[in-house]
Amino acid sequence: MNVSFDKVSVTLGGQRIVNNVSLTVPSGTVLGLLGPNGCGKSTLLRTLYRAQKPSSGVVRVDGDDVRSLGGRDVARRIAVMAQESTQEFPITVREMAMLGRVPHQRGFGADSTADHELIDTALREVGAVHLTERYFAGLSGGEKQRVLLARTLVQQTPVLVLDEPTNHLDIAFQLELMSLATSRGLTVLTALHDMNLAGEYCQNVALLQAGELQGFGRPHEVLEENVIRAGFGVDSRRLEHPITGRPLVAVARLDPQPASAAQQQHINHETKTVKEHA
Ligand SMILES: Nc1ncnc2c1ncn2[C@@H]1O[C@H](COP(=O)(O)OP(=O)(O)OP(=O)(O)O)[C@@H](O)[C@H]1O
Repeated sequence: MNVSFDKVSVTLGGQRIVNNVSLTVPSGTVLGLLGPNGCGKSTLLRTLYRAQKPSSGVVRVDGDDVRSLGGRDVARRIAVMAQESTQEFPITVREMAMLGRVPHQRGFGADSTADHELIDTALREVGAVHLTERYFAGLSGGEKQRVLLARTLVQQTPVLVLDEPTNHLDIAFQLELMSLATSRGLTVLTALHDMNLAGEYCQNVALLQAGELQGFGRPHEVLEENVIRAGFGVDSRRLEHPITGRPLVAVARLDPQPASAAQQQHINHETKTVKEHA
């Protein structure tokens, strides 16, 4: 199911937060949304799942304007793992995961055996089966992230929105989560801060800056040193990952002084060495 943003703008508190963004995420592909803090990534994603109304422009899922869809229809098409969960009700992990099944249940429909089997499978996949009977509110940040991912998976939607999904996660589970989320043939839109995760798992990346789209395309096309310098104010070198061959961005604080000839020679030597080992 493809997703498109057509000239989408959002104004909040008199400020233009998202400015005239147009892009398409083809069905079954993964889009990484990159950009500095406060550049509008979450706000743009929120327009997709109808948590934020665009001031102008249209967001479409499978060609339908999301504003024209009913709540249940949106929830059957789009599952969301948002940045913060302030769920403090005393509900267990199983109950939290079961919320993902609500869009598929009728009225006050009881949870079916099939629902429970889906939840058991998802909790096992995200490595949270041992937490099933614990209260959600008492989990660590990383444990909560795992359960929230399980909830989005059991929702069984063709579109997945992940807003900085790797927050709190240890390095192994960051990779595991990205693999779990991106290997199912779903259309995935994910806000990320880690350019290397984006390079590894996303077919396309979009770079936002102050609400405007500064770049959109394949990771190796967008993650250029000059683009990263303009977007984040950091210096970087683009390498090739020695194991996966995907683009690898090595960043350094922008040096106010241009590198001396000796430093530049050292940088060139290091870059060459890494490439030779690739
Ligand atoms: N209701 C609001 N009124 C005014 N400004 C808002 C409102 N909601 C968000 N903003 C501002 O909009 C800007 C974009 O916020 P958003 O959460 O979309 O950024 P982001 O790129 O996801 O940031 P981060 O990487 O820090 O999560 C921020 O400056 C934020 O303070």
